[in-house]
Amino acid sequence: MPATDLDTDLAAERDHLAASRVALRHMRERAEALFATGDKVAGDAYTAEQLGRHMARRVAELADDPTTPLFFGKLTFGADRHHVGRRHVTDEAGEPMVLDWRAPISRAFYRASARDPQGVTVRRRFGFNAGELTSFEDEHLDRGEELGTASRILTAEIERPRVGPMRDIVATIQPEQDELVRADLADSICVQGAPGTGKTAVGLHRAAYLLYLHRERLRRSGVLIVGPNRAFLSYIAAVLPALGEVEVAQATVEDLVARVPVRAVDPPAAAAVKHDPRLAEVLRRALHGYVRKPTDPIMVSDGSYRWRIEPEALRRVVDEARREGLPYGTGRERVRARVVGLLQRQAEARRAESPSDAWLRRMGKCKQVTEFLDACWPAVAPEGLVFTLLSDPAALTEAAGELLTAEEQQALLWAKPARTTKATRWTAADAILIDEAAGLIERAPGFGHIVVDEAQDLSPMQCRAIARRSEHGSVTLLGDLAQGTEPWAATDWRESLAHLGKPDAAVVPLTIGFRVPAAVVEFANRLLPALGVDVPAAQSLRSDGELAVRTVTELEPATVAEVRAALAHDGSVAVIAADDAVDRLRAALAAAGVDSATADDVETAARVTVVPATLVKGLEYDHVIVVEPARIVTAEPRGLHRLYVVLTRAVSRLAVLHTDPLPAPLA
Ligand SMILES: Nc1ncnc2c1ncn2[C@@H]1O[C@H](COP(=O)(O)OP(=O)(O)OP(=O)(O)O)[C@@H](O)[C@H]1O
Repeated sequence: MPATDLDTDLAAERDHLAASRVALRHMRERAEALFATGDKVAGDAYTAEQLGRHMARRVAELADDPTTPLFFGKLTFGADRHHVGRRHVTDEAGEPMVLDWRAPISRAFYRASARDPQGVTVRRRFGFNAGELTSFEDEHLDRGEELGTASRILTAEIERPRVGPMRDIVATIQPEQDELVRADLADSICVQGAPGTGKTAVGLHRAAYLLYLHRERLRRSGVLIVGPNRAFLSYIAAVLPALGEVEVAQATVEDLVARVPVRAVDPPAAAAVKHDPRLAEVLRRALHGYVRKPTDPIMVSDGSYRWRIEPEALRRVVDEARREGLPYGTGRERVRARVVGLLQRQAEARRAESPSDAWLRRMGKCKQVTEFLDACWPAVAPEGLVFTLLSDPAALTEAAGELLTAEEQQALLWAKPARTTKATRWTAADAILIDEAAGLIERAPGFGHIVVDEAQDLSPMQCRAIARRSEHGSVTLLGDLAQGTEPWAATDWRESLAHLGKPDAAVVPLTIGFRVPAAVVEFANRLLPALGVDVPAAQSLRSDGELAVRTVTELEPATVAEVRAALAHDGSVAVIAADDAVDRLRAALAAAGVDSATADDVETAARVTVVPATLVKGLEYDHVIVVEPARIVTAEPRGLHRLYVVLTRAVSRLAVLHTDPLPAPLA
């Protein structure tokens, strides 16, 4: 195309961008005006509140961020042209100016190829700089032109120096990623991908896509993102709002099961047993052990009448409720209702009329019926159930019998139990057990869809906690078996999926690496044979990047010098070290006048972050300085896996500083 045509085209696209921004502003103004008058229009307080919430969300969705482009692509289908962007923008007449990337037509932007153009004659991608449209790149699919991963705009996006929190990838979602993003709501999927293959990005975009397609249904049931820790959740927090989705819940598994405060830490042997799926059965047996065979009749005096239910009839009621397999608490209410039913029948036979509702309620609550229930189907609190098992050897053996060995039972028992459940210092694993118990007693409402990131680290019992919340919904499981650092980390996705209640979900690999440069990947991959997992190798899209491995005499001064050198480049800098070395390194940087932040402070102005190795999962930094890898490895049982995570955080440059010899697989 001659330069002048290019210029005219660029000018026309800029005009369209400016007009779209104006149109979006008008959409927002209309929404705000409606928001302001909403309470006057709505009939009652409830409707007004609903409408108010809806409008507030609508206004928030229509916010325009001047630094992110409103559209990033254009599809030409013969004479038809559509700009593709983060959300729909329509003009005053309701004509589309920008199509939402999730709309069915937009799909071709991600999937069309020279071999299968899907009606697209030209696909155009736009280059932006600080919200300014600066360039574009055309593929004439009708003439067999296709850039694929050679796209200059894709390369620039991938190689862009990283700063601050994670950003969306709508402009450059790749076909293999798009297939996962747009999978049906009913489909549960498990994505196995090496570091930096875009698993987190895919999960977040999938959440946004599902919300777009099933807005009403998912607004009622909810969409939940589960991540490994607070630092990770704050790192990803801005992505969904940037895609116009402001109502997605984010939590760690610990948040989900936070029925009791966690104030203690388990010894490894106790934690290992508590995370074992056999504990689910132990809890179930312990709970149903509370149900007793009725031996005494119920006798109720009611004015001039006396009612009597024989033990035999009561036994039938209890047995029947047992067989129904209801949650324990529901079972108790079922027994109560049936006992009242038996009383009602006697009353009807004797008085030849149906007793009133008030009578039925009175019978249900009367002392004799309650005493019978308390003896034969007592109310049980989840904390109480777990407390008894962990403090009473006889109760534990009765429930765990042949399921747990004597040593395992010993590991579970408290040396010195607290006097009450309230005074107990619970651990994180106890909270999971209490949640399991609560799930046995009462079914809680679940989510329509749950995205679980870093899922390789979930124990079977944690998977079950998520399964309880997605019984009628679907899940997207994201992870990398090579990055499993917990003692109970998954080694086979099929097992995790079974514990999640989705045994038939497809396991799909992602293999193109967008983060880590090839030289760094190659270095980190030396660890893979020692990690004991079978995962497909990834191929880095990045041939740039730098790797430096330096033997130094003193770690702190060497780190300060390395940080200073890194600050000469654009982008974020992270110093990653074994957890117990972090304070010293921060102090050394501070003494040298270098400002540094902590990992959960994503809004910080400091360009340097000092991160303990155990907190860096899922995060990325432009320039990573790893201090003393041998100490990271010896700090924990799965230290080599941890080191693999640590070495794969770098976007542009990785420096490794060590005084001790490198861990064997790296040397
Ligand atoms: N299609 C894409 N276009 C541009 N950038 C992408 C694309 N896919 C992923 N990325 C970028 O690659 C980086 C890594 O992505 P992400 O964090 O989702 O990977 P991950 O597989 O979850 O990694 P980890 O296993 O380390 O948690 C991010 O900066 C992300 O924005």
